[in-house]
Amino acid sequence: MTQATQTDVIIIGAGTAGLAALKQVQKETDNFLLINEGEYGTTCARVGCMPSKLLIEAANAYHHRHTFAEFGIQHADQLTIDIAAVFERVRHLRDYFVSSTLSSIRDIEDKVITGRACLKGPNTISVNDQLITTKKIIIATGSRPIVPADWEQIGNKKILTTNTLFEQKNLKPRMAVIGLGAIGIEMAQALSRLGIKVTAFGAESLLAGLTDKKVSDVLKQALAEEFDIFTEAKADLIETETGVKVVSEHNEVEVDQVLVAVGRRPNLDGMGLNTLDVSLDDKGMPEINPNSTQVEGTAVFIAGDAGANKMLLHEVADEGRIAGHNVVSDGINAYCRRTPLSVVFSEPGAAVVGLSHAELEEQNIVIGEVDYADQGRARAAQRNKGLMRIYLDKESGKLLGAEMACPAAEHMAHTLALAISQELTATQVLAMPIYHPVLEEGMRTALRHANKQLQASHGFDLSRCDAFQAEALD
Ligand SMILES: Cc1cc2nc3c(=O)[nH]c(=O)nc-3n(C[C@H](O)[C@H](O)[C@H](O)COP(=O)(O)OP(=O)(O)OC[C@H]3O[C@@H](n4cnc5c(N)ncnc54)[C@H](O)[C@@H]3O)c2cc1C
Ligand SMILES: NC(=O)c1ccc[n+]([C@@H]2O[C@H](COP(=O)([O-])OP(=O)(O)OC[C@H]3O[C@@H](n4cnc5c(N)ncnc54)[C@H](O)[C@@H]3O)[C@@H](O)[C@H]2O)c1
Repeated sequence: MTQATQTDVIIIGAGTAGLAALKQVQKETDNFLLINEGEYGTTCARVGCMPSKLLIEAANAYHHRHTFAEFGIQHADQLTIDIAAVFERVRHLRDYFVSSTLSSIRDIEDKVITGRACLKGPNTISVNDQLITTKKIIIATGSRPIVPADWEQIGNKKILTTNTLFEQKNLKPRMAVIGLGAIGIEMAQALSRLGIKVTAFGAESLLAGLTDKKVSDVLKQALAEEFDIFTEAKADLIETETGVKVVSEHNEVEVDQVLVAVGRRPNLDGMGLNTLDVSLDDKGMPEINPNSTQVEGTAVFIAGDAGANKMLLHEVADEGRIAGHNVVSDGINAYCRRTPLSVVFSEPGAAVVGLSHAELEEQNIVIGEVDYADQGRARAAQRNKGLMRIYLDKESGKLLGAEMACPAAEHMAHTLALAISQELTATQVLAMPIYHPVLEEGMRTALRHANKQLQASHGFDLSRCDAFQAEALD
């Protein structure tokens, strides 16, 4: 171990959280170091949000040929897909997104260390046999896919995760997807739409992070039209000569490859958190203040997936900024977190905004809903599948939350997030113009349905003008 050097701030991890922190730190000091192990380019751009969305776009484009005949477009059955070319495009654009994340560290190469860092005490870290002391530390080391040890032994030709999926040159014809959270749902549908025979297993009854069973069931029904999907089916894997047998309590299937999407684990093992004078829970996690990202009472801040709060890009970036701001401030600042919002990019899309159904179960709410089966614009586009449920406070009529599995969920969830963050009532949201014919007309139906159930009357969307004034016409 070489002699300790001294710096003001060390950021461990050059992912989205670490780079967001870096931007804040750079505004105040040059006396920092950024340490990263392994590949640069962020999980989001390399193996996460971006390549997954690239695959989904290709899969959806090909899948929509099934709507062509009804539109009057002929010979859709003659279209074919070149999986190798699909993955080629995924990697090509992925590389472009990765390169754009590298620009932020290009100018600070003398402050970047490549290596695995770990804590050696409250203000000391070690990396590449070097000890560095520092005033403040940000741990932004991300997370990695969970793969049970006996599944891992089957080998990476048959067992894939999102770390390896996008590197495939081609895919085998039969694939199982294990886990029906965001990753499992997005990838199972995309792989199925690319022409792979997919069988998907989820241990729980609910899908895609939804907590409202009515909404989740509608999503399940829509997905079941495309591939085999088993819920309440905790799966185990047994290797066979030709592939892998997937076994759950009531189902069994043999496949060529398995995509494991059973969750992600924070990269905090071996990080040396036990050298801090704080208690750790049974998963080895310290208590992290979500508003400051500080490990209470220490000079250590944990941001992004590493903190296992919400593994969502906008939350991760916020945490990086909060941590970055705090390590260069005199005191510790606590910041409000944004209205919760999560979106799963399936068709129909799934979203939870504000408080979830599960969080509101005990509260005094009314629920307004709309079924998209008969919604005008959705029918025109052959996208008429889905359900939106909006939760209002029964007394005030304020929007508290919503869950949906419906067309354009990603957009409607944003509109509702704005309304919730502004503490608007359904009547106030209904005062905005809603064009015709648009998918938002469905959202309006759900809001009106909720309003009708309120104790106080909120019957009419239009506000009354003041007394008629002639100058208004001039
Ligand atoms: C397939 C997939 C799809 C996703 N899609 C979406 C989406 O559509 N929308 C959304 O909001 N979110 C999505 N996410 C989640 C989002 O990508 C992550 O929440 C986010 O990328 C995490 O960023 P981070 O900075 O915490 O970690 P990372 O970007 O993983 O950065 C951590 C860095 O720390 C390094 N590191 C680890 N240990 C050490 C160590 N000991 N010393 C030094 N360096 C270390 C790592 O190598 C890495 O470079 C998706 C995730 C996946 C996997
Ligand atoms: N669109 C998005 O925003 C997006 C997309 C992808 C990933 N992500 C983020 O990445 C994180 C990880 O996603 P994820 O889907 O891997 O994790 P997850 O924890 O959300 O879901 C994993 C699921 O696997 C199930 N499971 C565990 N063991 C099982 C078994 N043996 N058999 C069957 N099911 C089993 C669990 O019950 C759970 O429902 C999420 O927190 C999510 O926020 C977000």
